[in-house]
Amino acid sequence: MSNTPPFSTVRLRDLQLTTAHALVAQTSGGSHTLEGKTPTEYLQALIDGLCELSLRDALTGLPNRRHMQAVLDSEIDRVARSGEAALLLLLDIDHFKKINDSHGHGVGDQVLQSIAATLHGCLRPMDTVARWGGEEFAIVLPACQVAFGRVVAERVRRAIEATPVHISPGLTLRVTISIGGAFALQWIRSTAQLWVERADAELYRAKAAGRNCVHIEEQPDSTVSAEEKSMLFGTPYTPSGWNDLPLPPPPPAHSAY
Ligand SMILES: Nc1nc2c(ncn2[C@@H]2O[C@H](COP(=O)(O)OP(=O)(O)OP(=O)(O)O)[C@@H](O)[C@H]2O)c(=O)[nH]1
Repeated sequence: MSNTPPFSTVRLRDLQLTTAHALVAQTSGGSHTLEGKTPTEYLQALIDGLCELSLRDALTGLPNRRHMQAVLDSEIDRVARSGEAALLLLLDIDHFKKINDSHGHGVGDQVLQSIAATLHGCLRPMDTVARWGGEEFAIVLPACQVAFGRVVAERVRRAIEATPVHISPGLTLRVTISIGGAFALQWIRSTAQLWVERADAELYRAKAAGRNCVHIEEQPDSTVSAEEKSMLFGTPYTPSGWNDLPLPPPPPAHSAY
């Protein structure tokens, strides 16, 4: 019977630097030089590296779904507070199974990498593009005016359509994507999950409409009066401005005292 202790995962939050240092030294037979760093620096770099890895998709190098989930949570919060527009796009490669079936999984992987690079290249630095899973990608565009949502999504769709994927000297593939999009609801507390569901419903419509097209949800009327905004965020509302606190009543002109 083996004496090996049962496998247990390490919770990064509970990792003590001294314990981790001992483990690193033990694993390397005590000969590890720590690359000129102190044990604390070395382990901090190691932990940073692990955290970075846990947020990236290994195949495409893009942020992964876990990373995107955090972006969605913070963005929906920002939109609810600021009333600024933000667009979520969900993208799905059309007939991707056929590519895998006809050319093999390795070629399918190359297509995913090529699409990731094209997407990365056609967005602003403030936008986040992630591999959402399988043959799906997600893009969050903060500060994207409603009037420009469709234009941006169309630009992304056309960039993919116009970029041939060179697999080998004798094989070049052309791929298309379908895109569904939804804006975060302004001045309304909602959840990232509902936001994703709304974009996903539009993606479904794009597929049903024949693929290689864009469907963006009509903006629901979420017009909120200034007074309602002040009730939502607890900021006293005055007609002259957000931060003008109501003045106290003036003292009586001729006080009896
Ligand atoms: N090569 C490769 N294929 C993947 C990966 N993840 C998911 N897939 C494949 O993606 C394909 C998705 O197929 P479907 O869901 O039928 O979608 P589709 O063929 O793109 O059809 P539509 O979306 O309806 O246009 C399946 O064949 C999966 O095996 C991956 O990481 N690499």
